[in-house]
Amino acid sequence: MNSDSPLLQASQLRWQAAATHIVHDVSLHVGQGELVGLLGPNGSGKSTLLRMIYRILRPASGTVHADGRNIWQHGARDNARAMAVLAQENGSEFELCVRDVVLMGRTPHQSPFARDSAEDFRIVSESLERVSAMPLAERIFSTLSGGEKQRVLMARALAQQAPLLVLDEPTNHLDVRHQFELMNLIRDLGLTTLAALHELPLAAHYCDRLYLLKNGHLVAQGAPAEVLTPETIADVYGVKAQVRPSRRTGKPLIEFLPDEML
Ligand SMILES: Nc1ncnc2c1ncn2[C@@H]1O[C@H](COP(=O)(O)OP(=O)(O)OP(=O)(O)O)[C@@H](O)[C@H]1O
Repeated sequence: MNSDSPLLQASQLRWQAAATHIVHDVSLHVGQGELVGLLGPNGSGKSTLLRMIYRILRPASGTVHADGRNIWQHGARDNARAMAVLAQENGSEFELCVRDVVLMGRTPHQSPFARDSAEDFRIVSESLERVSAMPLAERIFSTLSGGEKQRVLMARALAQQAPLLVLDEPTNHLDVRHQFELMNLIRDLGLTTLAALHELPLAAHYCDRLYLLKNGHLVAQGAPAEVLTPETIADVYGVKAQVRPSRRTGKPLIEFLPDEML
């Protein structure tokens, strides 16, 4: 792959359910090392778009290239080496212990019927440490709280050691400290990341660039200060807000005005 080309390139993706268009010709890219946020209100099409990107939903039209390769011309295992996913439907059915859930992240690197190696176990432990979930290692996954599950699934994605991370609401269920810890981790990993986020302040602080969806259409894209304006927040979310640059970081600080609903 040309080192200038984006690690993820989604072009003109469209998806419809029956006669209803859910995602309309959306294109996005994520360059090497970028942390890119996908924003939009409930039902705007974020998960549907991400499912096309991580090869669960076949688009009605459009293409997805990860690491320079068309994802539909390669098998799931090949794609799993290029892209690790933390999805919204997080398999609360797992009756496995946490260590084994994270070990599942190693599958794309193992040959069929191979036993887990010492290296696999080392990577699993390291991944659990990184999300502060080592004390949970022997617990049954289904008995964890929502936030604990989210951290363990993040550890599984890390154990996959793919260059590209696709995260659907990774901060879902996390308290404010764990939200910051996870976003700090994602930023500090230096991986290439596309993350659907609901918390606009987190997106403003952490993301290099943002894409904003409304009713399945891309309505804004660019740096956080370009996308998160009072006008776009009012238009897309129907909420009044004031935005000013932080004196400390220069990044947009958003003050919502919930008593002045539009
Ligand atoms: N298989 C389907 N059949 C019919 N409608 C669907 C299907 N999948 C998604 N939708 C609809 O498409 C729209 C977009 O859903 P999607 O889950 O992509 O939104 P989202 O932006 O991720 O929402 P949220 O923030 O609430 O998770 C919703 O109105 C949803 O009901």
